[in-house]
Amino acid sequence: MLRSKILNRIRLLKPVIDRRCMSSASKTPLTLLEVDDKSGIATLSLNRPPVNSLNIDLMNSIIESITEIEGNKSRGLILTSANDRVFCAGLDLNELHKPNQERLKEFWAVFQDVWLALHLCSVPTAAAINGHAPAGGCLLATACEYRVMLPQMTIGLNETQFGYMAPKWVMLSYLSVLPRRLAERALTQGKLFTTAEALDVGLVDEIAASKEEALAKCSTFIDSFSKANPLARSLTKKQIREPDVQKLIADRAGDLKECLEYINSPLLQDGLGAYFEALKQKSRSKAGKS
Ligand SMILES: CCCC/C=C/CC(=O)SCCNC(=O)CCNC(=O)[C@H](O)C(C)(C)COP(=O)(O)OP(=O)(O)OC[C@H]1O[C@@H](n2cnc3c(N)ncnc32)[C@H](O)[C@@H]1OP(=O)(O)O
Repeated sequence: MLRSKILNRIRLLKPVIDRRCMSSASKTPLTLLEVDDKSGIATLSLNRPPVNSLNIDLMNSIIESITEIEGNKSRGLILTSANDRVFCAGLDLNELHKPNQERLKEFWAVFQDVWLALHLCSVPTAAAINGHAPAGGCLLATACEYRVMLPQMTIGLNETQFGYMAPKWVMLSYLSVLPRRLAERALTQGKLFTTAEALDVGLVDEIAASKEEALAKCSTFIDSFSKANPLARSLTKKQIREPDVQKLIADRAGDLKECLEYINSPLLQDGLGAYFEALKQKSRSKAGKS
């Protein structure tokens, strides 16, 4: 008993570098979790090269990290990227293009789970957006309570640009940070906002000149709750977010069915194939391989 208390105490005091869900190819950790021993704030870094695209393993690793942060009494969570150009490129297109049907079902369920875990995280959450954050990357950031972004990056739910309609609950994340009229226009245009535009419309809360500054600003936001009772704060957050969350929870199976039909439709698969090929071609040209 005493031993486990001491071990828990050591765990709380020492910075934790956690290595779970490894990338199967390289055996590198897909997320890095570090708890600052002085501030008690946990920093969760996405670490799936080249662009932190969300596959099943990365999303599971995020969920496990959130569960751990809630369990180890961290005072807050900062979500960021280990990559200095890309925060998160959104869903892994390899999971969506010509998918294995059983895997696609699991993938979509984990995608729902990661949004729920982040959206309902009991501690204060902030995103230090140190790179581009299109589509699912923007979704992760908007599920957090506060956003600080580096200059000359882009962020937005740009799904319509590559032929997708964002699911209803994904749209709700946008509606929680943008006025309805603006959200509707941005969603239908598939607009990617530059950092300056995102600040202007309120999609992000602050701009920082460097990652260190972004992390510091996120910490300041988390510190702003120091006088609030943590349980009362967390219950208040859950209460405010409840209606959005219920819209997904009440019909997870319906959302899954709708999205699978949509993803499997030949029109969407053709559009996605062309989009993905163009992306790969751009990458090859950049590397001088074409
Ligand atoms: C019901 C339907 C569901 C609707 C919901 C959809 C939500 C989504 O999130 S769908 C995913 C949408 N994401 C995107 O459209 C982002 C596409 N990527 C980019 O715009 C850029 O890659 C970037 C701005 C994020 C980064 O640019 P950068 O120049 O640094 O890197 P690249 O050379 O473009 O890419 C490097 C490498 O990564 C591959 N890649 C990029 N994005 C994805 C992705 N989302 N999934 C899988 N792979 C991706 C890209 O092909 C390059 O790989 P190769 O070098 O092997 O070709």
